[in-house]
Amino acid sequence: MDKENKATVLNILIVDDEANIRKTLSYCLAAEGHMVIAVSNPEDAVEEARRRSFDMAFVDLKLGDEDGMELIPVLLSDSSWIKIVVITAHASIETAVEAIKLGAADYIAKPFTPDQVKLITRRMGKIRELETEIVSLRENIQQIGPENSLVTKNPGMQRIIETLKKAAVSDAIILLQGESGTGKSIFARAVHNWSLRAAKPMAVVACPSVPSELLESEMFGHARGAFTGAVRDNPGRIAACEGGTLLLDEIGDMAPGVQAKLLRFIQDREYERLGESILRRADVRIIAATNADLEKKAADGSFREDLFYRLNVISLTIPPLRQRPEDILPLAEGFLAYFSRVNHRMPLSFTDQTKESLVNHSWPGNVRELRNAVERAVILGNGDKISMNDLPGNIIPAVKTPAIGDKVSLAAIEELHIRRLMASTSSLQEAADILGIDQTTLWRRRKTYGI
Ligand SMILES: Nc1ncnc2c1ncn2[C@@H]1O[C@H](COP(=O)(O)OP(=O)(O)OP(=O)(O)O)[C@@H](O)[C@H]1O
Repeated sequence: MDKENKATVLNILIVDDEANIRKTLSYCLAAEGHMVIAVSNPEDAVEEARRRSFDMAFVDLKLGDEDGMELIPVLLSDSSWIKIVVITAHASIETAVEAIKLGAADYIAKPFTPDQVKLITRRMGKIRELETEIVSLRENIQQIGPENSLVTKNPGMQRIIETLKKAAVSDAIILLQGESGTGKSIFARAVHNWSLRAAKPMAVVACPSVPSELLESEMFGHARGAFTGAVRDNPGRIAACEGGTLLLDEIGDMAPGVQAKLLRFIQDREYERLGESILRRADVRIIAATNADLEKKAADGSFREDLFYRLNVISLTIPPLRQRPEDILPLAEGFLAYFSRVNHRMPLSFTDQTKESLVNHSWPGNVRELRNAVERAVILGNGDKISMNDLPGNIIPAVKTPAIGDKVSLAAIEELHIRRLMASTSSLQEAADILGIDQTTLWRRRKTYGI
């Protein structure tokens, strides 16, 4: 089946008191690859809807003595995204209109054919797909900026990217550690995009930016009246990214109460909204990021040890920019091209001295600092070259580089030679070959000079 005609796999709830209809509908929908749960009464329907996240529901309006119409607002208040198709025995326009006024998406009249069911389900699937895409695009809009460059010449970074690509296709939790500004959220997004969940939404919850009660409500949702100001139900980010990925940024700062709830969610995939005691389930992949030493925090008791072990399945540390100097210029050139474009400037370039100073700077704020420095230079600079005057004052002009025969130590010449060579070669092996040494010796020299 080509991509256009391929039906989105949906979680579908069937509510009908007639066993025959439940069986036929289940058979027809399962044959299309959907996940189906069928129940015979409103009580079981509510119970199921609270335990799982459904994309769509077929609801019979006559459920024995009970009225399926009353189920519509209840299902919608739990899952505002659910597409409800009501089943009416005799196609009556009045009841269909009433159901749609209550929020149903469509109706189907008994007796119906499998083709009618397939058609309506595909249409609902398309709408769910578009809605999911909108959520993802909204998240992406906040990220709009220079193209993220995941191309790196640094062997350590190359290994990290390889590991992330392999891990992406599993559902394993990934813990990204590293100094602030190293690009942890960029890598988390890349993992989501490489994963089988890429078509589902990704959400980000920044743990330190909100107080503990709000963080709990943001993640797990709340019931109306759960706290002052909770004027309506909120399904929470976990429910909103069902089937997708949730990035928990700065997890080291998460309050202990929220840590306990997260641990339970990781273990059982179950959670409760704030101010409610209904157990809910969700299928969400967790990526956690932190610039704190989580192991140390777990050891000194400021982070739950059991949660740390749960998170520490695939743990990677993104190296600071100063430990991957070969990436500085390619990243800077990428930012320069982007900011020249968005600021309507002619294509700009760096002077040789600027390039050298960029490579020599220690970048305590990592890629974020580099990006900000280049943006500032593009806005403030004149002419078609970015000079030292356009860079922030803490970036020291590179001193005149030593030349062969100058009164300098051999080490100074060696360090400079290795740095330059590494910036212009595409692999460690190539650099080692040109230098006429093996990779281990090159590694030792890099360690000595902090390259
Ligand atoms: N490989 C990259 N390519 C392009 N931009 C990058 C790259 N890595 C990081 N950046 C940019 O650097 C900035 C910081 O990145 P990001 O927010 O991912 O870092 P972080 O490690 O999550 O930081 P923090 O710990 O402060 O949340 C962002 O503006 C991001 O766009």
